Amino acid sequence: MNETVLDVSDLEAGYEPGVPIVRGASITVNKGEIVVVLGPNGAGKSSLIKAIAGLVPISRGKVLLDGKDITAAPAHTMVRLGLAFVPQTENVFPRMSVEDNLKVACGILERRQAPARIEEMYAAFPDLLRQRRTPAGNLSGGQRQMLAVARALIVHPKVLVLDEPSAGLSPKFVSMVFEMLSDIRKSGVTILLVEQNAKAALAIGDRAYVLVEGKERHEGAASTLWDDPVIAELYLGQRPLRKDSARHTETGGAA
Ligand SMILES: Nc1ncnc2c1ncn2[C@@H]1O[C@H](COP(=O)(O)OP(=O)(O)OP(=O)(O)O)[C@@H](O)[C@H]1O
Repeated sequence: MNETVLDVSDLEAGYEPGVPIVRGASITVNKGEIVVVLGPNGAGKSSLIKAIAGLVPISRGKVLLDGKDITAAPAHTMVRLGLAFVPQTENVFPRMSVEDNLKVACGILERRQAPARIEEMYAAFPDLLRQRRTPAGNLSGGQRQMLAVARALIVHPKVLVLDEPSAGLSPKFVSMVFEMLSDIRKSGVTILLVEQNAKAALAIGDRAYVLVEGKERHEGAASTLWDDPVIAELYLGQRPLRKDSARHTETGGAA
């Protein structure tokens, strides 16, 4: 049986009281899976994972991590609870060296564990070893995301949550980031991912949800979802619309 790591049920969240952006969303992430959240622009994908990570106020629903209720726990406590969130931007300290970024990220580990854990990150991400003295702000976009992910992984989170890790990267670095996530998953890490780059995300994902107007509308195996013509046309923006489904664009808000 699948072991559920993250269980989000009927979540309502938003930035202002009475104006929900996430409207009753329910998703689960099982141990060892990559789960992708897709959907049109403005559907509330980032808001959903930020709410899960304690960064957007929650007005209803529950977030369970390994069965423990972490609903609306303050963001700074999430790492200790086992949830590591990698924001889309500003996810490293640009003036600090790569190594100092990793040292700071070891915060919740016992002090004596930190050096070995940093070496493990260097073994997993040799680019970071080569650049250990480089200020993070001087790294390429792809390497910066690598550092952000290494910082999140260093404390052995139960789930790694990423907000559009490929955003703003050139195609070469997009591939690098998705390969990296696939490798991380192979090492047993559970991943929840929001992505605009639907095709690449579905290629590495196990399951996916399509979020529309703050609520999941479709859920399925990542491969199946990509093969569903209506889903692809409406929400993934990858295939030309057929005439008989053009009416969907009026309500579907294709990306
Ligand atoms: N900090 C904020 N304060 C107020 N409203 C916000 C804030 N961030 C996002 N929103 C609003 O929430 C809605 C959903 O935004 P969100 O970024 O969650 O969607 P998304 O599905 O991730 O979109 P995209 O794919 O374009 O990034 C939008 O209407 C947006 O304007």
